Amino acid sequence: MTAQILDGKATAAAIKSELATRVQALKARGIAPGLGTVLVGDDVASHKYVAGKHRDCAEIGIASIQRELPATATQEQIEEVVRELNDDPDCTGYIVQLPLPKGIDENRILQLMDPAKDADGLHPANLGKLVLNEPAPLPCTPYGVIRLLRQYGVELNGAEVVVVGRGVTIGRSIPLLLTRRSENSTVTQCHTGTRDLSAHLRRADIIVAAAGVPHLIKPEDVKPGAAVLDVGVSRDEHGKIVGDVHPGVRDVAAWISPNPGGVGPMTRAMLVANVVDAAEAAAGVTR
Ligand SMILES: Nc1nc(=O)c2c([nH]1)NC[C@@H]1CN(c3ccc(C(=O)N[C@@H](CCC(=O)O)C(=O)O)cc3)C=[N+]21
Repeated sequence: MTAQILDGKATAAAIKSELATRVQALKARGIAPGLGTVLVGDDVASHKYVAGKHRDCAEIGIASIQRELPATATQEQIEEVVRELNDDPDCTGYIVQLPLPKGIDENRILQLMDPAKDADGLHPANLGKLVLNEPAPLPCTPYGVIRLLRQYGVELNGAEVVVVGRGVTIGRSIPLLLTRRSENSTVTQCHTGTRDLSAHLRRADIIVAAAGVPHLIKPEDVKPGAAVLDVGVSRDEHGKIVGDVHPGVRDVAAWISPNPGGVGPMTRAMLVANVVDAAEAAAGVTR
């Protein structure tokens, strides 16, 4: 079997084209959504990701506000920029690109954000709402994974999903989405403390690999017919992306998300979706 590709690039393009129509409708009513980004330091990958987010904004017709600080920026300086964006009426949603340089208290920064402008869905109040089943902006990568699976008709209801990784942006938050009644999956969360990862992987209908360990998921650990989502981003010595999924998994799985071209573009599409959703909600648009 050769796996069908879960094409995140194409799916994201379709989502963005629908968002562009909704932005036109908002603009006709005098409402202009704007996405802010806060980027600290000179990490090459972070700069690339943020540039992609601004390209997406241009594509769907929303304004973008870029704030950059040097790697030497202090906690206070970053917090000042966050306060400015909270108060800026042109900025209807924003993100603070993670990770922040060593010594900066990320959680304190996230807590300072106006939760109504949290485009990443990572503010503690919004993560809390997710636990409480209240409407909230959804974390972009988990949301992107679910939209991608739905696009290709992968059954979530009753599925055995194994998530590998416990980072905040995906590992810890995706089980909250997958176990909602609307998804209704059964989730096992694995991490570096898991005793027998292979045993869990072999039972999975869906694997979400977000460990950041190159080629961690091997073909012999994948059940034939499973769906495998490659969320991990490592880089080889040439700076090329290496995912968490071994290329041989293509011969075993029924669906596989490429990396790049899979979950990355979906994450960005969900970010702009959160901004448009929030602008519509603020304007009282019902969908
Ligand atoms: N506050 C915050 N929010 C984030 O959403 C966030 C973050 N911090 N920190 C880092 C991670 C990583 N991330 C990616 C987004 C897009 C691609 C993406 O579009 N990748 C392209 C390839 C890009 C390339 O070639 O480097 C692809 O997969 O096709 C990748 C990774 C968002 N993150």
